Amino acid sequence: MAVTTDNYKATKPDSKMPLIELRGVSKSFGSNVILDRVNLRVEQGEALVIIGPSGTGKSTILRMIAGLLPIDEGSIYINGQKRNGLIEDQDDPIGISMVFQQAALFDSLTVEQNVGFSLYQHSNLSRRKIKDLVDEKLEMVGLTGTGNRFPSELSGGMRKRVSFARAIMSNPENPKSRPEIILYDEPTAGLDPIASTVIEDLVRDLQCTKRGCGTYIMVSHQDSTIRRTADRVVFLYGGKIQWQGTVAEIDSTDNPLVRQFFSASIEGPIRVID
Ligand SMILES: Nc1ncnc2c1ncn2[C@@H]1O[C@H](COP(=O)(O)OP(=O)(O)OP(=O)(O)O)[C@@H](O)[C@H]1O
Repeated sequence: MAVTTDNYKATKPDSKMPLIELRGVSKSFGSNVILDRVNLRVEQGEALVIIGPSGTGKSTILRMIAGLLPIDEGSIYINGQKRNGLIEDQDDPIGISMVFQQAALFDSLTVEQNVGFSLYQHSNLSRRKIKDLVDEKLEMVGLTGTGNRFPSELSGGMRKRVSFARAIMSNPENPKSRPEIILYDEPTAGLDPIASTVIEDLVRDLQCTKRGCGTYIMVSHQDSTIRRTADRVVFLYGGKIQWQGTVAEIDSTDNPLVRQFFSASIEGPIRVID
């Protein structure tokens, strides 16, 4: 990797380097300013949950970190390396996986073909080897024996778990493809409380197992998901990070935005959009 003047390691040799850093990131859609000079650091091993009212730009942040959406202003550093443009323009120094709100599976492919998709497309691994890797990932998400089924034959929670298995898939011959951070966009949206608990437990399990991924950023609206999966919570509103704290601090903070959000009240500083 070429070291340039944009390289964070070169400019801040003594500071602990975050895995992901947004510095002064802004994003507008037309005249609609969504993010206004947002700063955010995500440390190795952190479980960060971004919360805030609908339409405040939470998914936009994930898509920019994944390199799927260009930023207007500011910089994104991935493990100290500045990303220029989109992921297709430049390889990131670490693997980043994204789990989309809708599981985004190919309906015409089996579970095995979905989970192994990138390896079938982009690796020289044998079918046997890919199948073994798929089976290992399916076991990790509690879906052993489902490889031959189609997404339409699974429940919403199971489809979500298939998308988790796909997110943690990597090519053992290319260590850089192993995800070091997973971005989860509302992983429990639309699931019943019990299916949500299964997903929340799985998110934490994957963080703790060596074969999983130690760092994640999640967007969620679900109270239980926020409380059970966050080490740190950031509250986004009006284009800015307005508050951040631990799960315990959610209930002790005086921040009126956080209080209104968690009490689900229509009275307060958050503008209610009918
Ligand atoms: N590609 C796009 N083109 C135009 N507007 C967009 C685009 N993507 C997002 N937006 C707008 O940007 C705003 C932020 O969207 P985003 O999906 O990031 O919000 P969010 O906080 O994740 O919302 P929710 O909680 O409802 O999922 C919304 O007003 C949305 O309509």
